[in-house]
Amino acid sequence: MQFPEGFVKKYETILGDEARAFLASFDDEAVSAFRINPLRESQVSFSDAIPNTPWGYYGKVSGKSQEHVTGLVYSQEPAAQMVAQVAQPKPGMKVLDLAAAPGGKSTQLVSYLAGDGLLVSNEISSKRAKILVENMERFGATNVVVTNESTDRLAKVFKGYFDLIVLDAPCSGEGMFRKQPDAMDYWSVDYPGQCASLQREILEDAVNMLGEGGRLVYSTCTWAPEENEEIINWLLDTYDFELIPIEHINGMVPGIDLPETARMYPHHFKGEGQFVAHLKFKGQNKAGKFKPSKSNLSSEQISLWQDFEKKHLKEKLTGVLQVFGDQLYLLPEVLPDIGKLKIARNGLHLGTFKKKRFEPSFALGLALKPSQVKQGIEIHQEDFVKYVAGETVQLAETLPNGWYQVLVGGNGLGFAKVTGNTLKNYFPKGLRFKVKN
Ligand SMILES: C[S@@+](CC[C@H](N)C(=O)[O-])C[C@H]1O[C@@H](n2cnc3c(N)ncnc32)[C@H](O)[C@@H]1O
Repeated sequence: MQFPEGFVKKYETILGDEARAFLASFDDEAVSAFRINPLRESQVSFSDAIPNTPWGYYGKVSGKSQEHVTGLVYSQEPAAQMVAQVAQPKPGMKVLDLAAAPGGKSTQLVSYLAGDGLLVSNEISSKRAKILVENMERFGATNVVVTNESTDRLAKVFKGYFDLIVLDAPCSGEGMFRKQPDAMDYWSVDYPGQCASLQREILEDAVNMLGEGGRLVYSTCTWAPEENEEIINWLLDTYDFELIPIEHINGMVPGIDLPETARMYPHHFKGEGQFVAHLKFKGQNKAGKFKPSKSNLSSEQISLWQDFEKKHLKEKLTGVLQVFGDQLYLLPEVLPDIGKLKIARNGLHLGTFKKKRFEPSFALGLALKPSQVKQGIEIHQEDFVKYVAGETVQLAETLPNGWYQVLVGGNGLGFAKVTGNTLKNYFPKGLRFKVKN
């Protein structure tokens, strides 16, 4: 591999005798892996588990497979999986993923929250925020709000609010060189220092949003000390934090002069590059005033939703119902009013009010467990291929007309209408694809 000028020298200085093994590791293939989604009712057994992880496996899953399309798996290389594993929120917590797209850490954080509590998943780029929404929906996340904000605007609304903040910071990306060699085009000797200034700015906002006793998990996918240990030392010097030691599993090594933090190098750890630090906030932030979110449905909309709920769901969904135009959303109950923020996903999209009727969304049919829904239709691989390509599916029998949850491998893939023995196609146009035989 042809490294940028200055990179080899830098790591020879940092790693000494180990530099040769480190640089040689770039000739090996990048390590592929995925996580299973523990919130899916129907599971598949995979082999080659990543040791010491609850949900990680080595290997590749096709983006066109049933497992991917129904959100049973999320592709993520092993080192990146360590960040949310260090954070490990408990159900009920209020969590912020401050730089979240495309959603690797966020999907793992909601796996820990298990539908209880709140994840605010934020992404500054609107293009990337759309991808984040798509990934959170596919994963079936219910208690997640996706914001598309700068961190300073977010900090004005969420002062002293969160129990846990994860900042997977924009960085010089050295740890991605093997997977995406074009990441090297941006690199120069000065680049890590420039990234560090941005990281400090973002962290100032992050600190403002921590509640009493809150935790901060800081990570990068680079080995540059300027963006890692130097940032953590700056945090410790500037604010009232203490480091929580990270257990060095699977070949992680201690950070430079900060043994509580963790570095992942490909010649020690089977994965790409990563740095993680775990901190507890001992300072105090005056919490902002939080008004609860309010429902804004008309009585007609309430009864249309309740009719749908009674007819199709086995249990009532909890949360705050809100409409935006004709779109109905379910917000997590703990979420305060965040009306001033740019929102990319206002909680779980339940569906659309159309003249005197309610049509359930694709996201709802992905999020609900089949055991929560009264009627579902399982389709097998041959019909799955037709369905994701946008075709209707002929059923073996005639069923009562109405909405059914489409089931693939025992997990939901949206809702669709049946008329007679035809399952109409409700797979979103923008997501359709063809599977080659
Ligand atoms: C390392 S990536 C996040 C990856 C993500 N956490 C995941 O696991 O899928 C860093 C993110 O920071 C965002 N970003 C860039 N500049 C930013 C800024 N000034 N403030 C906040 N986020 C920024 C990028 O758009 C990018 O999505």
